[in-house]
Formats: sequence, C-alpha cells, structure tokens
Amino acid sequence: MEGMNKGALHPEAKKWKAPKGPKPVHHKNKNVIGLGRTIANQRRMENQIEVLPDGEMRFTTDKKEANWVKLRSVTQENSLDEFLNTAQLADTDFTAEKQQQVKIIKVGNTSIVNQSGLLTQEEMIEMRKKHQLFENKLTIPRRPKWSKDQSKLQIDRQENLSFLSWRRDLATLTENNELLLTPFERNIEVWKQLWRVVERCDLVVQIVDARNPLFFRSTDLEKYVHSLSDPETQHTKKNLLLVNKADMLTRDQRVAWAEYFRARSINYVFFSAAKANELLEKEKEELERLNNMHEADNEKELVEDEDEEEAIRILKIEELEQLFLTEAPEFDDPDFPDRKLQIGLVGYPNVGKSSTINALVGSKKVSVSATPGKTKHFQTINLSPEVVLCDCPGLVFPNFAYSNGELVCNGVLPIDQLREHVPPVSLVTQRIPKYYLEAVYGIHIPIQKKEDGGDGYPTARELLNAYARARGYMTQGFGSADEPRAARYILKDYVNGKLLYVNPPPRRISDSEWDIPTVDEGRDFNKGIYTLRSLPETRQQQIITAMAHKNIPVDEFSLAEDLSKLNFSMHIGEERSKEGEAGAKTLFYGGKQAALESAGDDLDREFFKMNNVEGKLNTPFHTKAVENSKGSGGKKHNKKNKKQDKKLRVVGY
Ligand SMILES: Nc1nc2c(ncn2[C@@H]2O[C@H](COP(=O)(O)OP(=O)(O)OP(=O)(O)O)[C@@H](O)[C@H]2O)c(=O)[nH]1
Repeated sequence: MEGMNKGALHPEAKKWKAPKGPKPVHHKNKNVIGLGRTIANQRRMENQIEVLPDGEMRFTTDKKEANWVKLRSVTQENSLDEFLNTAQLADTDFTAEKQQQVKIIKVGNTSIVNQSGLLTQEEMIEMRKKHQLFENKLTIPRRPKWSKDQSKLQIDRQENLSFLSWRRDLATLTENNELLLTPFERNIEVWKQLWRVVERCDLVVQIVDARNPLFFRSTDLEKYVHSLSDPETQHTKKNLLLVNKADMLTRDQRVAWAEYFRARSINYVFFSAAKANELLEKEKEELERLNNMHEADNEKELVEDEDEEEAIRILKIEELEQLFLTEAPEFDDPDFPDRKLQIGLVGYPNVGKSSTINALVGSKKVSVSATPGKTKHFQTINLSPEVVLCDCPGLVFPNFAYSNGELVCNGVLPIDQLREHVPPVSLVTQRIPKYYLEAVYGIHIPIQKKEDGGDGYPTARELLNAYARARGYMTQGFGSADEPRAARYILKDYVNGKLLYVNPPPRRISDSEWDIPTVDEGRDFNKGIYTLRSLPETRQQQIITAMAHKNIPVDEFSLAEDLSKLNFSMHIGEERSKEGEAGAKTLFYGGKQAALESAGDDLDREFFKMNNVEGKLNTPFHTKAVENSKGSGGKKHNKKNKKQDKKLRVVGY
C-alpha cells in the first residue's frame, strides 16, 4: 500500500519491473513425432499451389493421403464416388465435367436374377453364350507405353486417361449387354502394383482357389504377360496357374480338373499352402524331437502319396520351388549379370498368396489373415540366392459372373455388408445336401413335402429359419428368426470351406466347345465329399456316440440315410414318429413362438430312456431348490422367491 501511494505521488518514479532472474532457457521441442506437427505439415501440403510444367497453376483442396491409403482396394462404388473418381482420373475439374453432361454409367447389372436369386439352367446357358461372345472384351488395364524423356506428370496423365478409357469400355460392355462382372479393382494404384510385378518378373504365377479355378483365373492377364515378352532382348515371360487349396478336392475331382487343364493347354499345378505349412510345422517338431533324443535313425515318413500320378499330385514345397526354377525362362541380362530369377505371385484376395509365401519361405514372415485384402503392397522376398518372389496385392480381376449370389459364395463380395441374403444361401442349399447341412449344424431342417410342391431340397429360408431357431437368433418384437444373422454365419462357413462344394470343370461338347455343368452334375461331382469323416472333429464324436445309442455299427452307417434317426446336438431323431409325431425335429431356443415348438421335455425323456433309466422321473435339483429356499431364512419373504417356490412345487411334485 505504502509503495503504491509513493508511486502515485511521484509521477516521475520508475515503473515497477519484475526482478531479473536467470534468463529463460528455450528447450527444443523433442517431440518430433508430435501430432500437431504432422497436422500442420499436412495442412501446408494440402494448401500448396502446384505449378504445372506448362505454366498452369493448380490448387486443390484434396487431402494428401499416405501410400497405404492410396492402395486401398476399391471394388464397389456408389454413383457419386464413381462420378468424382471419373472426374479425377480424367484430370478435369468437377464443373467442366458437369458442363459436358457426363453420363454416370453404373457398372454391374444386378437386375438379371429371378426371385430366389438363382438363374435357371436355360438362363445360365444363355448367359454363358454371351460370356463366350464377349470374352475378348474382358480385359485388364494395360500400362501405356512410356519413354524416358516423358515427365512424371505426363506419364501419370496418360496412365490415368488410358485407365479411364478401360473403365468406360467395361462399363459400356456390361450396360449394353446385361452382363454381370466381378466387382473388379477400380483403384489405379493397385493396378500400378500389378504392372510393376508383371514387368519385372520372368514367371507370373496366378494363384486360384481350387474350388472354382476358372472363376479366379484371368485369361487376359496371361495374354498381358505374354505381350510383355521382349523378342529383341529375348526376355520371355511365362505363366503358371497355381491351383491352391487342392487339399479340399478329392482325387477324382483333381483328375477331372487335370483333364480339363490339359485339354485346354493350361500350364497348371496343384498345391496346398495349408497342408504345406502343416507339414512344415510337423517337420520342425520332428526335427526338434530328433535333436533332443538323438534318434536320427528313427526318422518318420511325413510325406504322403509319393507315387501319385504326376498330373494330379499336390506338390510339396521343395517341388514347387524346383518347378519355379524349371518353368521360368532363362534370361541373362547383360546390364545385370547377377540378376536373380523373379517370380511374381498374383491372385484374388484370400486365395492363399500369403500362405503360399509362408510355405515357400518356411517361416512366418508374411502375416496370414482370414480377412480378404490384407496384402496391400507389392513386396519382394529373397527366397534363395537365385530366386526372388514378388508378392502383388490381392486384386479382383474383371471376370464374368452369373449372379451376385455366386460372387458372395466365392468370397469376392463382403458378407458383412450383405443386403440380399436369400440368393447366396439358395446357392448353398442347392449345392450342399440337406443331411450334410443338418450334420454340420446339428439341426433338423423341416422342408416342404414333395406332395405339397417341395423338391426335396430346403429353400434358403427353411435353412435360415432352422439354423436361427436352433441357435436362438431371434429378432426383437414378434420373435421371428433372425435370418440375416444366420445367413452371415452360414455363408462364412461356405466361403472358408466348412461347407465344402467344388465346382466341376466345364463339360466338353465338341473338340473346341465347352459348356457349363448342370446343377445335378455339380451335385454328382461332389457326392463323395459329404461323409462322416469330413465333419468337424467334435461333431463326428457326437454322431458316433449317438450311433452307439441306436446300436448302428460305424461301418454300416450312412450319413445320408441314418442321420435322421440320431439324437445329437439340437437334432432329435425321427423315432418318435411311432408316437404319432412326424419325422425328426430341431430343439428350438428363444422367442415365445420358438418355445411353443420346443421339444426340450421330449429330449429329456429320450435321454433317460437312452440310458435305460425307467420309471417316474424325479427332478432332484428342483426339490433341493425348494428345500433350500425354505431353509434360507430371511430370503423367503422376498416376493421373487415366493413366486419361484410356487412354480417349483408345480414342476417338482
Ligand atoms: N484349406 C486350405 N485353406 C487355405 C489354403 N491356403 C490358404 N488357405 C486359407 O485361406 C485364407 C486366406 O489365406 P491368405 O494366405 O491370407 O490369402 P491371401 O491371398 O494372401 O490373402 P490377401 O492377403 O488378402 O491377399 C486363410 O484362412 C487360409 O487359412 C490351402 O491350401 N488349403
């Protein structure tokens, strides 16, 4: 107070200043990876004005994206996305395109299927004719020719324009001819990766899923590979079709496919990355065991059928590697005398590229996933001093398809975003026998009787209902079966091979003509695979136990005929038909409606009968519960307990 007064009285007095302390030390911000800095840099980059070589200035508000974002697969676009991407590829701004009245072309026709979502055989044949007619138009984008004098910008521009024209061609093809294509890759960055792989590799290995090899094969890719052979330098390139997941095929199925491949002069090989990896693990374990026990002479035979016919043999890893060496054309580059052999691995997402590489490399260097589209960057792996593997990101090629249901079942349309679940499930019920579906899921599928117009096969909704009710997947409100949820589980099982179906090869009509097999031919081709042994381990055990209860010997058991007699999981055998009830049943859970249909009490009776427990059935737990609740003193006054007491008395006595 005193100081203040003094200041007020003497205006010339010095202004008060803070006492001088030590000088502040400015620490350098060590947080070099700070989020703020990244955002600031990004903003700066985004708002930069670009001066093009022709003097034009360009300013975009586009976000600069990281490389991995650029490589994101684009297989399905809505009209607006498609419009904007088209504008971007055409290197034109939005208004210019708008003035030219750009027509938005919808890629892929979805209105060609009937109500169940499946085509009839006649429609399939019609469609097949169209496919053959336009086969040559089904191309993959080519990299336009470029020279070293061109600037990066010029090359980019011409690549974009050529890519755009390719997309337009495919869009017109599908629109004008009512054709359905696979949801092919629409991101040019992903195709650029493929171009690089094809350009540098001597042998391009196309990996396909053995369950439907032709669906996953791109013939145009093979043509493209050939076209890049350089007669001047004598650098030739070759193709190889690696039919992966061959463990899912029976011997006869492999024979049929081998015949087809040979008749069409397709350079193919059967392989099973899963089995190869399994074997590798076993070998490792065995080696460890031998090292520990010093029992070198006790070496076990790990190899399967050694003397299987060459054409249908599933190759072992060393054999595959050897095949790469022999198949790849020799090329001595005078500029690079130490050049290694380059093997490119190309294929749809989820066909097993990563698993194949893991098997080849022999250790888990590439992560394997059950989610399609995991491999994003083209990467090289040194397999040996002579061989380099080039792994291309999984990409969907443009191929013809018959229905959206088929696309879902082949795993190229995502199941989690499925809108129409009936068509793909219809395909499942058409292909997998009813008894096998029942055995896998431990349910009974009630179907429409033949007298009432049924064809002996469940419809999609019959399967979905039975599955959802048995698992308690009910919708809220009326408590009806949650069919979409059931569909997602069933379709995932189909895609991952738990519900196995192998497509037969096309049928030969004449020397040069091939046709699609009928539904019945497809069923016939697969009839050998639906046996007790192909069921999951736990289910097999359950069924064997149930067989013992019914005194059915294992060697006389037929899954197709005897399954309906057994009680296992939610499946209740048809023996009760003697009591006047019709056929087998499913034990239902959830919802009031489901409770009415529940056969739980019957199952209890059946169970005790099965174990030869005769006489009046007591429920000892309930009695105990009543006694306990009586003896629990204080709690008996609780309203809830009183109610429960009453209920239990009714049930127990
Ligand atoms: N039965 C069987 N399953 C296989 C085989 N090879 C791969 N799989 C399974 O197929 C799924 C996909 O395998 P990945 O190796 O991740 O496939 P990818 O082609 O690398 O997939 P992206 O990384 O998406 O390109 C996995 O669930 C594998 O377990 C095989 O030979 N037999």
